[in-house]
Amino acid sequence: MSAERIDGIAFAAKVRARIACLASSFETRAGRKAGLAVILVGDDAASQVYVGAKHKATREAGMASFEHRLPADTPQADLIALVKKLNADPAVDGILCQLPLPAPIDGDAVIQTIDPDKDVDGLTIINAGRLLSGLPGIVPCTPLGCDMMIVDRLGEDLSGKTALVIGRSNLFGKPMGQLLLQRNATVTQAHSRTADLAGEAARADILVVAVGRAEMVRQEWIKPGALVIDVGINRIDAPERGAGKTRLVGDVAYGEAETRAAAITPVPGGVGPMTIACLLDNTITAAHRREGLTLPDAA
Ligand SMILES: Nc1nc(=O)c2c([nH]1)NC[C@@H]1CN(c3ccc(C(=O)N[C@@H](CCC(=O)O)C(=O)O)cc3)C=[N+]21
Repeated sequence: MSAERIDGIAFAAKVRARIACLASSFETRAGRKAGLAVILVGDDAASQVYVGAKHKATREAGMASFEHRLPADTPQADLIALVKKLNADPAVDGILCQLPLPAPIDGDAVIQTIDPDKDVDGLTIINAGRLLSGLPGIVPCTPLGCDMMIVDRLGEDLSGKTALVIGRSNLFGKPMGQLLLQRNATVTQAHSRTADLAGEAARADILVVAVGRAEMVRQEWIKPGALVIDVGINRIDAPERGAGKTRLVGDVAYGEAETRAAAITPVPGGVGPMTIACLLDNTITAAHRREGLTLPDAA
Protein backbone atom coordinates (compact mmCIF):
# COMPACT_ATOMS: atom_id res chain seq x y z
CA MET A 1 0.00 0.00 0.00
CA SER A 2 1.18 3.52 -0.67
CA ALA A 3 -0.50 6.17 1.41
CA GLU A 4 -2.29 9.16 -0.04
CA ARG A 5 -0.16 12.28 0.36
CA ILE A 6 -2.37 14.98 1.90
CA ASP A 7 -1.67 18.25 0.10
CA GLY A 8 -1.61 20.93 2.80
CA ILE A 9 -0.78 23.66 0.31
CA ALA A 10 -3.88 22.96 -1.81
CA PHE A 11 -6.05 22.56 1.31
CA ALA A 12 -4.75 25.83 2.76
CA ALA A 13 -5.45 27.61 -0.55
CA LYS A 14 -9.10 26.52 -0.31
CA VAL A 15 -9.36 27.73 3.28
CA ARG A 16 -7.75 31.03 2.34
CA ALA A 17 -10.14 31.53 -0.57
CA ARG A 18 -13.09 31.03 1.81
CA ILE A 19 -11.56 33.51 4.26
CA ALA A 20 -11.02 36.06 1.49
CA CYS A 21 -14.79 35.92 0.78
CA LEU A 22 -15.54 36.36 4.47
CA ALA A 23 -13.05 39.23 4.74
CA SER A 24 -14.70 40.99 1.82
CA SER A 25 -18.21 40.66 3.23
CA PHE A 26 -16.91 41.70 6.65
CA GLU A 27 -15.47 44.86 5.15
CA THR A 28 -18.83 45.72 3.57
CA ARG A 29 -20.79 45.05 6.74
CA ALA A 30 -18.39 46.55 9.30
CA GLY A 31 -17.12 49.43 7.16
CA ARG A 32 -13.52 48.49 7.82
CA LYS A 33 -11.07 45.68 7.11
CA ALA A 34 -10.47 42.94 9.64
CA GLY A 35 -7.00 43.52 11.11
CA LEU A 36 -4.19 41.32 12.38
CA ALA A 37 -1.24 42.67 14.39
CA VAL A 38 1.94 40.58 14.51
CA ILE A 39 4.72 41.30 16.97
CA LEU A 40 8.23 40.02 16.27
CA VAL A 41 11.00 40.63 18.79
CA GLY A 42 14.62 40.05 17.75
CA ASP A 43 16.08 38.77 14.51
CA ASP A 44 15.68 34.97 14.57
CA ALA A 45 15.91 33.94 10.90
CA ALA A 46 13.10 31.35 10.95
CA SER A 47 10.76 33.76 12.77
CA GLN A 48 11.48 36.46 10.16
CA VAL A 49 10.39 34.05 7.43
CA TYR A 50 7.19 33.00 9.24
CA VAL A 51 6.21 36.57 10.06
CA GLY A 52 6.82 37.62 6.45
CA ALA A 53 4.61 34.74 5.25
CA LYS A 54 1.86 35.69 7.71
CA HIS A 55 1.98 39.33 6.57
CA LYS A 56 1.68 38.34 2.90
CA ALA A 57 -1.15 35.87 3.53
CA THR A 58 -3.07 38.43 5.59
CA ARG A 59 -2.87 41.05 2.83
CA GLU A 60 -3.80 38.50 0.17
CA ALA A 61 -6.93 37.58 2.13
CA GLY A 62 -8.02 41.24 2.06
CA MET A 63 -7.28 41.95 5.70
CA ALA A 64 -5.13 44.68 7.24
CA SER A 65 -1.75 43.54 8.57
CA PHE A 66 0.07 45.55 11.24
CA GLU A 67 3.65 44.47 11.76
CA HIS A 68 5.63 45.44 14.85
CA ARG A 69 9.30 44.45 14.60
CA LEU A 70 11.21 45.24 17.77
CA PRO A 71 14.89 44.84 18.70
CA ALA A 72 15.97 41.81 20.73
CA ASP A 73 16.80 43.98 23.75
CA THR A 74 13.28 45.47 23.98
CA PRO A 75 12.33 45.70 27.68
CA GLN A 76 9.47 43.42 28.70
CA ALA A 77 7.54 46.45 30.01
CA ASP A 78 7.64 48.06 26.54
CA LEU A 79 6.34 44.88 24.96
CA ILE A 80 3.50 44.65 27.46
CA ALA A 81 2.69 48.32 26.82
CA LEU A 82 2.50 47.59 23.07
CA VAL A 83 0.13 44.64 23.66
CA LYS A 84 -2.11 46.88 25.80
CA LYS A 85 -2.14 49.51 23.05
CA LEU A 86 -3.16 46.87 20.48
CA ASN A 87 -5.83 45.52 22.89
CA ALA A 88 -7.37 49.01 22.89
CA ASP A 89 -7.00 49.61 19.13
CA PRO A 90 -10.40 49.17 17.42
CA ALA A 91 -8.73 48.40 14.04
CA VAL A 92 -6.99 45.34 15.50
CA ASP A 93 -9.02 42.12 15.70
CA GLY A 94 -6.15 39.70 16.25
CA ILE A 95 -2.81 39.94 18.04
CA LEU A 96 -0.05 37.38 17.54
CA CYS A 97 3.26 37.63 19.37
CA GLN A 98 5.74 35.37 17.61
CA LEU A 99 7.32 32.81 19.94
CA PRO A 100 9.87 32.14 21.27
CA LEU A 101 10.64 35.58 22.73
CA PRO A 102 14.31 36.32 23.42
CA ALA A 103 15.59 35.96 27.00
CA PRO A 104 15.09 37.45 29.54
CA ILE A 105 11.52 38.28 28.41
CA ASP A 106 8.88 36.16 30.14
CA GLY A 107 6.87 35.05 27.09
CA ASP A 108 3.91 33.91 29.13
CA ALA A 109 3.62 37.28 30.89
CA VAL A 110 3.35 38.93 27.46
CA ILE A 111 0.90 36.38 26.03
CA GLN A 112 -1.39 36.54 29.06
CA THR A 113 -1.69 40.32 28.57
CA ILE A 114 -3.43 39.81 25.20
CA ASP A 115 -7.19 40.43 25.25
CA PRO A 116 -8.61 36.86 25.01
CA ASP A 117 -11.02 38.02 22.29
CA LYS A 118 -8.01 39.13 20.17
CA ASP A 119 -5.82 36.15 21.10
CA VAL A 120 -5.74 34.52 17.65
CA ASP A 121 -3.05 32.07 18.84
CA GLY A 122 -5.49 30.74 21.43
CA LEU A 123 -2.77 30.80 24.09
CA THR A 124 -4.40 32.82 26.87
CA ILE A 125 -5.63 30.92 29.90
CA ILE A 126 -9.18 32.04 29.06
CA ASN A 127 -9.09 30.44 25.59
CA ALA A 128 -7.42 27.29 26.93
CA GLY A 129 -10.19 27.07 29.54
CA ARG A 130 -12.91 27.69 26.98
CA LEU A 131 -11.59 24.81 24.85
CA LEU A 132 -11.42 22.49 27.86
CA SER A 133 -14.97 23.48 28.82
CA GLY A 134 -16.40 23.13 25.33
CA LEU A 135 -17.23 26.85 25.12
CA PRO A 136 -16.76 28.97 21.99
CA GLY A 137 -13.33 30.57 22.04
CA ILE A 138 -10.20 30.72 19.93
CA VAL A 139 -8.33 27.47 19.26
CA PRO A 140 -4.56 27.48 18.55
CA CYS A 141 -3.88 27.56 14.79
CA THR A 142 -1.86 24.37 14.31
CA PRO A 143 -4.28 21.99 16.08
CA LEU A 144 -7.17 23.74 14.31
CA GLY A 145 -5.52 23.08 10.95
CA CYS A 146 -4.93 19.43 11.85
CA ASP A 147 -8.56 19.11 12.94
CA MET A 148 -9.69 20.43 9.53
CA MET A 149 -7.51 17.90 7.71
CA ILE A 150 -8.73 15.03 9.91
CA VAL A 151 -12.38 16.01 9.36
CA ASP A 152 -11.79 16.29 5.62
CA ARG A 153 -10.64 12.65 5.52
CA LEU A 154 -12.66 10.95 8.24
CA GLY A 155 -15.71 13.15 8.76
CA GLU A 156 -16.82 15.13 11.80
CA ASP A 157 -17.54 12.16 14.05
CA LEU A 158 -14.60 10.01 15.09
CA SER A 159 -16.68 7.64 17.27
CA GLY A 160 -14.97 4.29 17.74
CA LYS A 161 -11.62 5.50 16.45
CA THR A 162 -8.45 5.58 18.51
CA ALA A 163 -6.22 8.64 18.36
CA LEU A 164 -2.73 9.03 19.72
CA VAL A 165 -1.24 12.50 20.17
CA ILE A 166 2.51 12.45 20.84
CA GLY A 167 3.34 15.77 22.49
CA ARG A 168 1.73 17.71 25.34
CA SER A 169 2.59 21.38 24.80
CA ASN A 170 0.08 24.15 25.49
CA LEU A 171 0.59 25.36 21.92
CA PHE A 172 -0.19 22.05 20.25
CA GLY A 173 -0.46 18.70 22.07
CA LYS A 174 -2.98 19.60 24.74
CA PRO A 175 -5.43 21.46 22.47
CA MET A 176 -5.07 18.75 19.77
CA GLY A 177 -6.10 16.11 22.31
CA GLN A 178 -9.14 18.18 23.29
CA LEU A 179 -10.27 18.64 19.68
CA LEU A 180 -10.06 14.89 19.02
CA LEU A 181 -11.97 14.21 22.24
CA GLN A 182 -14.72 16.62 21.17
CA ARG A 183 -15.05 14.58 17.97
CA ASN A 184 -15.61 11.44 20.05
CA ALA A 185 -12.27 9.80 19.35
CA THR A 186 -10.73 7.68 22.11
CA VAL A 187 -7.68 9.79 22.81
CA THR A 188 -4.33 8.86 24.29
CA GLN A 189 -1.93 11.66 25.09
CA ALA A 190 1.67 10.42 24.90
CA HIS A 191 4.98 12.19 25.56
CA SER A 192 8.66 11.69 26.27
CA ARG A 193 7.94 9.68 29.44
CA THR A 194 5.54 7.23 27.80
CA ALA A 195 6.81 3.67 28.29
CA ASP A 196 6.10 2.14 24.89
CA LEU A 197 5.54 4.86 22.32
CA ALA A 198 5.86 2.49 19.36
CA GLY A 199 3.27 0.11 20.85
CA GLU A 200 0.84 2.94 21.62
CA ALA A 201 1.27 4.34 18.11
CA ALA A 202 0.65 0.94 16.51
CA ARG A 203 -2.89 0.94 17.99
CA ALA A 204 -3.81 4.39 16.66
CA ASP A 205 -6.26 4.92 13.81
CA ILE A 206 -5.22 8.57 13.92
CA LEU A 207 -1.59 9.30 14.79
CA VAL A 208 -0.62 12.92 15.43
CA VAL A 209 3.05 13.57 16.09
CA ALA A 210 4.55 16.78 17.48
CA VAL A 211 7.80 16.03 19.24
CA GLY A 212 10.46 17.86 17.22
CA ARG A 213 12.68 14.81 16.60
CA ALA A 214 13.55 14.15 12.97
CA GLU A 215 11.98 10.95 11.57
CA MET A 216 11.43 9.39 15.00
CA VAL A 217 8.28 7.53 13.97
CA ARG A 218 9.19 4.40 11.99
CA GLN A 219 7.35 1.88 9.89
CA GLU A 220 6.44 -0.53 12.75
CA TRP A 221 4.80 2.37 14.64
CA ILE A 222 2.09 2.77 12.01
CA LYS A 223 -1.19 0.85 12.22
CA PRO A 224 -2.06 -0.34 8.70
CA GLY A 225 -4.66 2.05 7.28
CA ALA A 226 -3.94 4.81 9.81
CA LEU A 227 -4.20 8.54 9.20
CA VAL A 228 -0.84 10.10 10.08
CA ILE A 229 -0.51 13.83 10.82
CA ASP A 230 3.10 15.00 11.06
CA VAL A 231 3.46 18.31 12.92
CA GLY A 232 7.26 18.26 13.22
CA ILE A 233 9.48 20.62 11.25
CA ASN A 234 13.15 19.61 11.57
CA ARG A 235 16.03 20.95 9.54
CA ILE A 236 18.66 18.28 8.91
CA ASP A 237 21.91 18.11 6.98
CA ALA A 238 21.52 16.96 3.38
CA PRO A 239 25.03 16.24 2.07
CA GLU A 240 23.44 14.45 -0.92
CA ARG A 241 22.31 17.92 -2.09
CA GLY A 242 25.83 19.32 -1.81
CA ALA A 243 28.20 20.44 0.92
CA GLY A 244 26.53 22.42 3.69
CA LYS A 245 22.99 21.89 2.32
CA THR A 246 20.02 21.16 4.58
CA ARG A 247 16.46 19.97 4.10
CA LEU A 248 13.24 19.83 6.14
CA VAL A 249 11.85 16.59 7.50
CA GLY A 250 9.01 15.79 9.86
CA ASP A 251 8.85 13.71 13.03
CA VAL A 252 7.72 10.77 10.88
CA ALA A 253 9.98 8.78 8.53
CA TYR A 254 7.73 9.54 5.55
CA GLY A 255 8.95 6.82 3.20
CA GLU A 256 8.45 4.14 5.84
CA ALA A 257 5.08 5.38 7.10
CA GLU A 258 3.82 5.62 3.52
CA THR A 259 3.99 1.84 3.14
CA ARG A 260 1.39 1.30 5.90
CA ALA A 261 -0.70 4.44 6.40
CA ALA A 262 -3.85 5.21 4.41
CA ALA A 263 -2.93 8.89 4.29
CA ILE A 264 -0.16 11.09 5.61
CA THR A 265 0.76 14.77 5.70
CA PRO A 266 4.18 15.56 4.21
CA VAL A 267 6.79 17.97 5.57
CA PRO A 268 7.07 20.52 4.12
CA GLY A 269 3.70 21.12 2.47
CA GLY A 270 1.41 19.52 5.06
CA VAL A 271 0.48 21.00 8.42
CA GLY A 272 2.65 24.17 8.12
CA PRO A 273 0.63 25.92 5.40
CA MET A 274 -2.59 25.10 7.28
CA THR A 275 -1.25 26.88 10.38
CA ILE A 276 -1.13 30.19 8.52
CA ALA A 277 -4.55 29.64 6.95
CA CYS A 278 -5.98 28.99 10.42
CA LEU A 279 -4.41 32.17 11.77
CA LEU A 280 -6.44 34.05 9.16
CA ASP A 281 -9.48 31.96 10.05
CA ASN A 282 -9.13 32.85 13.74
CA THR A 283 -8.69 36.52 12.84
CA ILE A 284 -11.82 36.73 10.69
CA THR A 285 -13.80 34.86 13.36
CA ALA A 286 -12.53 37.25 16.06
CA ALA A 287 -13.41 40.23 13.86
CA HIS A 288 -17.02 39.04 13.43
CA ARG A 289 -17.41 38.39 17.16
CA ARG A 290 -15.99 41.80 18.07
CA GLU A 291 -18.45 43.53 15.73
CA GLY A 292 -21.36 41.37 16.88
CA LEU A 293 -21.78 40.01 13.32
CA THR A 294 -22.76 36.42 12.56
CA LEU A 295 -20.42 34.51 10.27
CA PRO A 296 -22.15 33.79 6.96
CA ASP A 297 -22.56 29.99 6.52
CA ALA A 298 -21.17 29.28 3.09
CA ALA A 299 -19.10 32.11 1.75
N1 LIG B 1 2.93 32.88 18.50
C1 LIG B 1 3.29 31.96 17.61
N2 LIG B 1 2.34 31.35 16.85
C2 LIG B 1 2.70 30.44 15.91
O1 LIG B 1 1.81 29.86 15.22
C3 LIG B 1 4.07 30.14 15.72
C4 LIG B 1 5.01 30.81 16.53
N3 LIG B 1 4.59 31.70 17.45
N4 LIG B 1 6.32 30.55 16.41
C5 LIG B 1 6.83 29.64 15.43
C6 LIG B 1 5.83 28.59 15.04
C7 LIG B 1 6.10 27.90 13.73
N5 LIG B 1 4.98 28.22 12.86
C8 LIG B 1 4.89 27.82 11.53
C9 LIG B 1 3.99 28.35 10.64
C10 LIG B 1 3.98 27.98 9.30
C11 LIG B 1 4.88 27.07 8.82
C12 LIG B 1 4.89 26.71 7.37
O2 LIG B 1 4.14 27.24 6.58
N6 LIG B 1 5.78 25.82 6.95
C13 LIG B 1 5.94 25.39 5.55
C14 LIG B 1 7.28 25.77 5.00
C15 LIG B 1 8.42 25.55 5.93
C16 LIG B 1 9.75 26.14 5.43
O3 LIG B 1 10.04 26.05 4.23
O4 LIG B 1 10.50 26.68 6.29
C17 LIG B 1 5.67 23.90 5.43
O5 LIG B 1 5.69 23.20 6.44
O6 LIG B 1 5.40 23.48 4.33
C18 LIG B 1 5.77 26.50 9.70
C19 LIG B 1 5.76 26.87 11.05
C20 LIG B 1 4.11 29.00 13.53
N7 LIG B 1 4.53 29.24 14.79
